[in-house]
Amino acid sequence: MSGLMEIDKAIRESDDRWLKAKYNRAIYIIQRALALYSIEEVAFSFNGGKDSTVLLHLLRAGYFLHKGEQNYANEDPEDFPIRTIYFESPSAFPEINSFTYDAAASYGLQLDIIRSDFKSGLEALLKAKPIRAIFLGVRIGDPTAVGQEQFSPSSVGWPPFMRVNPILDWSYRDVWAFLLTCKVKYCSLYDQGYTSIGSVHDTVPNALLCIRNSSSSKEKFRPAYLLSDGRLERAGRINKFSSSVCGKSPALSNGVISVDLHKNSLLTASAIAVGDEILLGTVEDQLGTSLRKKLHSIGWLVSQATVVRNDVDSVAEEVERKSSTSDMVFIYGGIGPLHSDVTLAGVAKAFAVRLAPDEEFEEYLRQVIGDYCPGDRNEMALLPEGITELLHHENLPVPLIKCKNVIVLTATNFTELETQWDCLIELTRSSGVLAVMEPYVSRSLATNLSDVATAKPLSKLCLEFPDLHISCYRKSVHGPLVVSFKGKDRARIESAIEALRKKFQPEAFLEINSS
Ligand SMILES: Cc1cc2nc3c(=O)[nH]c(=O)nc-3n(C[C@H](O)[C@H](O)[C@H](O)COP(=O)(O)O)c2cc1C
Ligand SMILES: Nc1ncnc2c1ncn2[C@@H]1O[C@H](COP(=O)(O)OP(=O)(O)OP(=O)(O)O)[C@@H](O)[C@H]1O
Ligand SMILES: [Mg+2]
Repeated sequence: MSGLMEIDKAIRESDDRWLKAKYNRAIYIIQRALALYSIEEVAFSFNGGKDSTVLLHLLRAGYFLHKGEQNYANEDPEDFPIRTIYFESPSAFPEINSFTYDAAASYGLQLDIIRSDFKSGLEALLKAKPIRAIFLGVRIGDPTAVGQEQFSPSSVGWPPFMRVNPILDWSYRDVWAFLLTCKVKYCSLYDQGYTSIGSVHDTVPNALLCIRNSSSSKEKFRPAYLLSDGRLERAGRINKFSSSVCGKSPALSNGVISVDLHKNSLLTASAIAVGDEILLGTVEDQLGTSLRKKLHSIGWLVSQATVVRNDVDSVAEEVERKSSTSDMVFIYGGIGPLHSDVTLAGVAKAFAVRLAPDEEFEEYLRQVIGDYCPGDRNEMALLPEGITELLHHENLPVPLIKCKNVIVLTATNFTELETQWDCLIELTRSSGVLAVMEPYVSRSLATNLSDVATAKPLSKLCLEFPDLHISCYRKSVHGPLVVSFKGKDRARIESAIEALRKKFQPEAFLEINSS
């Protein structure tokens, strides 16, 4: 049997449903690319890394299947005519270099070695050869994947070609499941604890795979495939992309407000409830009231609270508006796997990014809801790409989601909100998610005077104390009128109350409660 067939056979015989689905999708992309471009017009960018090793074998299988469809006769079954390009750098690991050369020899790759940088190398290559599409082993989660699709034209400023990313949606787990199921060779560094490989200057073994051995001073590492959390794949990359469990990329610090106790500055929050049932009046928005009280208790001004429909565009429009006018937006409702759960899609749309699978989040969901999910991926683990930060707390079974200055609360009742809020406040102390501000002071007075008698003096009072919130309301038409004063400066509130009393009989206003 042809070596090219073995990959396809190994996957078809495996009982890994998820891997099969990923494989089929990748093969589909490869076959469509080969149908679109002639074999001289495509190239494979290979660097000996695990992702490009997966792609090598997928391309071999995909090419074999494509050739079968084309009914080519009398061709060497081991023939692999796709031009393969390797950008060799002096700072590459020798193990990577030798694996790349060995793989080229074993699989009959026509290797073009390019020793200049990516851009000028590609410019020269595209001048010399009729290449129009290049296969890459880029995966979502890689810093360079943001905004890319399976077929993405090269960026502005780069020579024009199509980037074809057949394994864009593969996770760390999928990569290792494939390499181990197909029993193919991979670079030896991955057996020494390296989980993602850059240059010798920025790559070390992944500390999470370290085997502590007190009897020997030499550190040993487990193989890369034993890293159970794909989220920590880049923990061995030093400078640029070093990532921790909490922060995924430097851009994620957007919208984080410092922990300092802001004395006099004003921070505003908006709350968005997502739910047709709230708009229809069938369900009460209990969370809204409680959330606003909580925000108020930490000195935030809630500038707006809205309810929107379970509709991507309605959510997106509201999030876009509120995130640009408030310091922080809280959104709740519409989270989950149901057709009406569109909140995250709306948040993604508001920031013009797509929803992408998040391995870290998926792992948490798996621990809570188990492995069961009807499709080949957990739709609930799709999060806005490149802008999502997961907020972890030991009391939360699943972390909270923060996208720029939008916090997505998954609470559905009062008790759950209490828990999530307490965690947010604790996180504030450790990592500054929300700023705790000088709290508001509030005092309320009641009077039996009529509205007509109080209206003018009260509106004058508001002009005299523009820094305070002075509000009036009645619990019933004939009951007393309540005047409430809110502000951050107790002395100012006292002056305002004194000024109010001076305008009427001293006993006309009685204090009812204060905080
Ligand atoms: C074949 C190929 C095509 C690339 N096309 C683009 C591109 O269109 N736009 C771009 O910004 N970078 C492009 N890059 C560069 C990569 O996005 C990225 O900068 C590089 O792989 C990062 O490698 P590093 O981690 O070693 O810096 C390309 C790289 C290769 C190998
Ligand atoms: N020096 C290079 N020469 C050719 N292609 C490259 C080079 N560097 C990156 N690429 C392309 O970019 C893809 C993504 O690189 P990336 O480093 O994320 O993955 P990898 O090297 O295959 O695996 P790992 O994540 O373990 O390092 C590669 O699969 C390859 O297609
Ligand atoms: Mg690499």
